[in-house]
Amino acid sequence: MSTLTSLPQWQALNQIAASMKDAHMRDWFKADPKRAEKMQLEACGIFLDYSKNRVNEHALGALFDLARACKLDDARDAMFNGEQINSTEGRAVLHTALRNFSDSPVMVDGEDVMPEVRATLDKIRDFTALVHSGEHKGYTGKSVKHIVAIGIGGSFLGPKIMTEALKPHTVDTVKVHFVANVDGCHIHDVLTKLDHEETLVVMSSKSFTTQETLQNTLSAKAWFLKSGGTQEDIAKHFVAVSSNVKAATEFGIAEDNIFPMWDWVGGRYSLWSAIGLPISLALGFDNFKGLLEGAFDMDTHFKTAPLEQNLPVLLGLLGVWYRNFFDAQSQVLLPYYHYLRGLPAYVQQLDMESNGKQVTQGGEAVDYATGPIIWGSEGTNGQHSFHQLIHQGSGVIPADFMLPLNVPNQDDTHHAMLASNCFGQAQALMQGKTFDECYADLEGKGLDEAQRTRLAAHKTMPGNKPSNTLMFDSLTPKTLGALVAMYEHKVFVQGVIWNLNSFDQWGVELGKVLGNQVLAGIQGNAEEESFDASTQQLIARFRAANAPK
Ligand SMILES: O=P(O)(O)OC[C@H]1O[C@H](O)[C@H](O)[C@@H](O)[C@@H]1O
Repeated sequence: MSTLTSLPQWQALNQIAASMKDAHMRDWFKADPKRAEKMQLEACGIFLDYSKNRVNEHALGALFDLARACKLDDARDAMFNGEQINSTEGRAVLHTALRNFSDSPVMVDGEDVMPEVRATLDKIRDFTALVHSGEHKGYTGKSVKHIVAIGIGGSFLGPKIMTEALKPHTVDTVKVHFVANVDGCHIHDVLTKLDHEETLVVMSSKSFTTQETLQNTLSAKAWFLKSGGTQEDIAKHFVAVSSNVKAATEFGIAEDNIFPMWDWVGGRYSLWSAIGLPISLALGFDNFKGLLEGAFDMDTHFKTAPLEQNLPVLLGLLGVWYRNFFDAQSQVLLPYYHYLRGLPAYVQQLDMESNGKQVTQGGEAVDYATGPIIWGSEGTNGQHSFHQLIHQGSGVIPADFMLPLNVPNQDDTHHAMLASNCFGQAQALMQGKTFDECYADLEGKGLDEAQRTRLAAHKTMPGNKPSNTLMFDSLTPKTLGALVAMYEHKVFVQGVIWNLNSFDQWGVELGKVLGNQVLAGIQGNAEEESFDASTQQLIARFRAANAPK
């Protein structure tokens, strides 16, 4: 047994979970009219109703005991204090420094990183102002109208999804286009619509080694040169964000055009760094800063609120409860707000890349489940497709519903309908519909006893399906920053309980290495025999289809 599963607090949770397997939430709501009032929390503009969870005070108390036994407080302080908690890469984890609006220094290897962080924010502010005012001109004297933001993974999802979520705040002077995939269709589709004289390319790659981003930038450069620009004109049209300044300058980006970031910022935690430059260009610097301020508020809440009133702690522990004691394989995110539709994909990278791990910090195999599958999409669309499985499928899929109380440019009927669907789904998941209720509904429908019984069984909704409902006044930059930081810290909490390194991602490496070897095979630069028979066959078919005609 691992240290975690042998903890008395873990075993207590096992027993509590077993004792409440048959308990139904609808009975709890009937028995305690104050349940909803008691099980709510509000912080940083986010209201959480967690009453529709399969927990009582006893279970919650045991979960907080587990957090204490796993020394969550110490782990949290170690992160904020810049200790090298990313132990496999020997790095501190300090995305929180990027949004530190306090006067406190943040030390890495004995040096305060805050002056550099502030200088980079100033550089983002000034560059954004130059572009928006039209003072930053292309090589023919035209101002910038289009930004092509190239990056992938954390250098794409954060900027794209935050920009999309804050669409009502978009500036009208420039339009930002995001390109991630190495699939040439995407960059081709974007570039063909643009005038190179009015286009600025922002290339974002922390490592400056990512194949997709390098290739897309090369293609953008080739397009620029083919359209009439020269090598000397590149400096006016290409900027980069990277922690690898050497590689960026070698690639041809002028040193002045490089926005720095640091190895203590993980890719999936980097939107708060200069990786967020496209957000600032799309929405204005003040809105980008608003995101950071909201995240800072959530950091302060996470650091100071008691465990029992701490949003990320509570959400993280509920996740552990379902993953480890109810065998929940996945967690669904359901934003009921069109502009926030990208959030499930954002949290998917954040959570699955952080906690998709199979060994503990010490390198021992875990004997308990770790990170769940994260998925979801905007409501109400999912109600007409995958919600069926959440309602009547055989497993438990905890859901996070999200709803802004106010939305821009919408008439009241649409918004009321949206809200009613959100609340109605959470209610249906919780209460379900019993066999007897379904059987009674079928009275007088001309069915015999056997038909009625059979049909009632199909219509029965078990209910007892857990969900959280998160609401906020309206999705401002600050609220969004707080919401995203809340999920970051939730993932952190779970990583601490599971004793994982949530900050490396070795699992993506092998695919990258093999992908490059296969590319050599496809391009005829590698021995066929060096590949397994299946890969050989796939390469051969590809080469045959692409042979010169
Ligand atoms: O910013 P880059 O160095 O180009 O990395 C982009 C992305 O690629 C990697 O494969 C990682 O899995 C991601 O965490 C990272 O965000």
